[in-house]
Amino acid sequence: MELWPGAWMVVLLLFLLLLFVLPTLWFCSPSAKYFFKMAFYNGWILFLAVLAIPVCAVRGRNVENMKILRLMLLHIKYLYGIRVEVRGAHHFPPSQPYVVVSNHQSSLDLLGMMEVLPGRCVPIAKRELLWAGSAGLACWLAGVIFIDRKRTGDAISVMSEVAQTLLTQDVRVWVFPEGTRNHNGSMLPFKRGAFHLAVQAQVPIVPIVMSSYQDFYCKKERRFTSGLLFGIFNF
Ligand SMILES: CCCCC/C=C\C/C=C\CCCCCCCC(=O)SCCNC(=O)CCNC(=O)[C@H](O)C(C)(C)COP(=O)(O)OP(=O)(O)OC[C@H]1O[C@@H](n2cnc3c(N)ncnc32)[C@H](O)[C@@H]1OP(=O)(O)O
Ligand SMILES: CCCCCCCC/C=C\CCCCCCCC(=O)OC[C@@H](O)COP(=O)(O)O
Repeated sequence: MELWPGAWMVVLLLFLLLLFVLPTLWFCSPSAKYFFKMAFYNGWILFLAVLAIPVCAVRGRNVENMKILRLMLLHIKYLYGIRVEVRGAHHFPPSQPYVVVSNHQSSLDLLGMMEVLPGRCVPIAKRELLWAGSAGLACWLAGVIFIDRKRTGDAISVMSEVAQTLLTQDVRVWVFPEGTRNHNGSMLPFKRGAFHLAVQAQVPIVPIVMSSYQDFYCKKERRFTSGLLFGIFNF
């Protein structure tokens, strides 16, 4: 099929437009910068997941695959100029199952989480994440535990099963007890699953707090700058 000669002109014009418009928006509009950065963040994770899937698939669904995801995600903080400072990591019990509880501000939590994620540790995630394309499949292969928040009974059954296997399979579980993202500077009342889990399995709870992102990131204001500190405290 022959392409209409004028079509090349249109393509060229569009290309030039993008070449000038995108950098102009990037430098002049903080909101546009926010959207580009978030779009790249999600897109990059989806792309990395495509690379991770065949490597993880060799083992099948296995918590050891989380090491692969972690290694593949660690560089993202450099792309975004985010310095992650970890304090008190020595408080992690050395070699036993436990439940990590942590605050949940945004999907950027993934960066802090990957920085300190202990070996054989799997997060509990909302079921919808399973359908997030390649990222969902990569999470499944790495043993992420999915729960349906709308069906409390089902979620409790899943967590009770986890309590039973925590000790036998020597795994740690990472729970965001607020149950959803919360970026308003305070913490939401905790859901109780993480605590039932720890009591049922008779394992310690390890609390982790990621400091507020307000200095460099605010979804409401569409603001996402870089170079600012992002601390993690474990006490
Ligand atoms: C290289 C490429 C990589 C690509 C891959 C990308 C990513 C990298 C990989 C991994 C990272 C993944 C990161 C994922 C992060 C995802 C974060 C989230 O999805 S957060 C949302 C999901 N999490 C949660 O919801 C937290 C857990 N929730 C709970 O624990 C809840 O308690 C609940 C079990 C869901 C129930 O919630 P509900 O709203 O009903 O409220 P309550 O807590 O008040 O509970 C009601 C009632 O039930 C009792 N209860 C609760 N749990 C139990 C239990 N286990 N056993 C017995 N009873 C239980 C509770 O006590 C209440 O009763 P009562 O009022 O009588 O006390
Ligand atoms: C073909 C389908 C393509 C779907 C594209 C989906 C894009 C998703 C891309 C990358 C995923 C990045 C992984 C981020 C992991 C963090 C997940 C997260 O933060 O989930 C939110 C959840 O805690 C709470 O949800 P709500 O605040 O209740 O809502």
